[in-house]
Amino acid sequence: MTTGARDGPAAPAGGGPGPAYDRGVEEDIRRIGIMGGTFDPIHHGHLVAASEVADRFGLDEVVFVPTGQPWQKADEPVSPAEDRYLMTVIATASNPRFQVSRVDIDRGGPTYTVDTLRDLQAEYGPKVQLFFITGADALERILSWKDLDEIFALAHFIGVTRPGFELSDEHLPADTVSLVQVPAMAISSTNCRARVARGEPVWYLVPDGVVQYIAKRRLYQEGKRPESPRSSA
Ligand SMILES: Nc1ncnc2c1ncn2[C@@H]1O[C@H](COP(=O)(O)OP(=O)(O)OP(=O)(O)O)[C@@H](O)[C@H]1O
Ligand SMILES: O=C(O)c1ccc[n+]([C@@H]2O[C@H](COP(=O)([O-])O)[C@@H](O)[C@H]2O)c1
Repeated sequence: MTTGARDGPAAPAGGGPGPAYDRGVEEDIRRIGIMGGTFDPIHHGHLVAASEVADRFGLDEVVFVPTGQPWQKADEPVSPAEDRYLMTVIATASNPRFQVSRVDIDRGGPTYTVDTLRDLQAEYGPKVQLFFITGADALERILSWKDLDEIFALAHFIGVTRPGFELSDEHLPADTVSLVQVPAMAISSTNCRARVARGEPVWYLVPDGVVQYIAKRRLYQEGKRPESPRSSA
């Protein structure tokens, strides 16, 4: 299957949450979406995906969780965590249902989603249901993630469409993942960084405040690696 919500009890029906997530059954259970990412920088593809899933699944909030050290990007230069965290705060500030968590940054070491989910479950307590939102490219590689069985026990996964990638759950156990079509945003952080390095605009690919933050901190400019904003403050 490549697009849309799949059949079965975990699928969101039409514009609302599916039968497995019927609010009438679990009135006091808060439904928390988690959008993990390197966010280097955060862009409108991330924000549209989170907004769309929040609407389709009736989520009470979506927590954006910038990675500490994304171990599968260990060969690539990644901007300081504080810059990525601050851009995520700026990008989400106007939406009262969007939050940002520092759990992955503050834990230190390589970031594993199993730790993210454990920490957020502990923080929010037992009366929550966690939904981890992931793009088609990340879902493709999910079998390589640490402690997969525990991850699937801690959260329901929601895979979203992304231009250039096929959205499929054929490699995954039944009822662990829902597939959702979101408005196509052919934007990647890689492309945003490349555009800035070439002196091209990223207006309207990322929120205005993020454009200004990138300029202020001189991120992504060829040959210049910024120090952490805390250490340089
Ligand atoms: N345009 C998009 N549409 C849908 N999902 C997206 C989009 N961009 C990123 N995602 C998803 O958001 C999550 C975090 O992505 P990430 O921060 O790595 O951004 P990215 O654009 O893929 O970055 P990079 O180009 O540096 O790899 C991942 O699950 C990814 O699949
Ligand atoms: O748990 C893992 O082993 C794991 C491996 C790769 C990626 N992830 C998570 O997937 C999310 C997207 O990661 P990335 O590298 O595409 O920005 C982010 O929350 C990562 O922590 C998690």
